Amino acid sequence: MSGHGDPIPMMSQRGPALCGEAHVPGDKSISHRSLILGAMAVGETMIEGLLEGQDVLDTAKAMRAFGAEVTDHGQGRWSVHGVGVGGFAEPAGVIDCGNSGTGVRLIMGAMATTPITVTFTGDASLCSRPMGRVTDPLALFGAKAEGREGGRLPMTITGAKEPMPVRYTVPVPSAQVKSAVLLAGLGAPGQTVVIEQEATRDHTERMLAGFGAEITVEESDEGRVITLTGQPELRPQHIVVPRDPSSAAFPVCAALIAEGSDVLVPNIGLNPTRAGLFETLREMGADLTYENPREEGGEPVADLRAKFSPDMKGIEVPPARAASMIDEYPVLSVVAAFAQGPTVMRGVKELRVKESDRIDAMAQGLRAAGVEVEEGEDWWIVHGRGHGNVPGGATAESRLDHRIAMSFLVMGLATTEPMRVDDGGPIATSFPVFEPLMTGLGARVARA
Ligand SMILES: O=C(O)C1=C[C@@H](OP(=O)(O)O)[C@@H](O)[C@H](O)C1
Ligand SMILES: C=C(OP(=O)(O)O)C(=O)O
Repeated sequence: MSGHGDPIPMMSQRGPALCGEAHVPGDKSISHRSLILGAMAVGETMIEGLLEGQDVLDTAKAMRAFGAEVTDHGQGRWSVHGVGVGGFAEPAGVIDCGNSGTGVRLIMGAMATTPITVTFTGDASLCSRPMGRVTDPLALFGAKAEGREGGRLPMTITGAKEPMPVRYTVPVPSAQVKSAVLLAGLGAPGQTVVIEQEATRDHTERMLAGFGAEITVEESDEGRVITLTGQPELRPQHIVVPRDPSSAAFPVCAALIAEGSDVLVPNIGLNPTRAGLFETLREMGADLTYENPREEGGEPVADLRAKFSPDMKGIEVPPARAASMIDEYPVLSVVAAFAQGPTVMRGVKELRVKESDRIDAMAQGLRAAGVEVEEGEDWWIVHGRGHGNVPGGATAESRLDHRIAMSFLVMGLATTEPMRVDDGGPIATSFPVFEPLMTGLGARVARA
């Protein structure tokens, strides 16, 4: 089982207004998919702006273990020489996906219709997350999985020798499950159909079309019906990875709560399946604008300008929006603490099976910092105290969860007393330049 080395305690405190430009790294979801689909194409895919976070580096390493040639050309430029659909070789060792749910679940899908046997593992966080949601549909293709009780890693999967195409309705709103089934469908003859009742991020569908697969999406009474024709020859692509809205969330939210701030976060992908946080913040009264809106590589993109917003109000976040901001609830709960009145978040059970139980991790840290939080299995309410009234002065546990660590460090920029996190190490999984980027804006964030 992999680990993260020694804990890196960190702290943050109030200081000068944040100002300047925050150039956040490439999108994590799109970076994983670029490497995996690049490895399944025939020929050389070029990727620009790849996120060089640990999660994505672990996926790059895995693609090499399956026989693809993956080369780092420096400054975010990478190439992948793919082996074609069905061309994965059996890796010599265990595939260690570290902290990454996206990495392990998508790779399981990508190998499940090739007759090879692969053992997967990860860190303590990943080994506690449910994998049955992926191995159940992969079994319908003919893949066999053996793991720990409850469908946990480490787990060994033997891919189907004669895969069957599948029709599958995803039982939880999960882009990882949807994507695993679609990637497995690439190796099966005929049409694989995936139905999702709630729309989740659609990067896999968009990218499969870009690589030349035959894929259609229809809205029906059942939900979004995605039909993929298997066994295509995928054509290599030139991919420019947009900047990650989930990383942009941190400097944006910091600027909203830190007195006097005015921060520009340029070139952020605003795919509607990802942009729910920004919509929510605007409904709360945040001074957040989209400048220079445009299309790039088929995706809506804008420069986000966030200014200090002392008069935000708590709102009820529409549950239908949950999938489009699922990774942003931790940092939203921090902003909610500085708003007036309650922010109600419902339909968010999935937060309990991320890198940590994110409702519990945030509720405990917020309470320790003087903020009242109520919670149930699939909902929570943060009772905002208003700007200038949030005590802080607590040490929060990051629980091997990058988003928890970054959220509490953002919080400390506006609490009366500093905030500390016991381990900032996990931040490197998704946002390795978080600390210099934030200090570059003037934020007092440091190793403690
Ligand atoms: O497909 C993806 O790239 C992701 C899907 C989401 O997970 P679920 O599919 O578990 O909702 C999200 O939380 C994760 O950070 C990235
Ligand atoms: C949930 C996340 O990632 P993953 O599921 O890939 O570990 C995340 O980045 O917030």
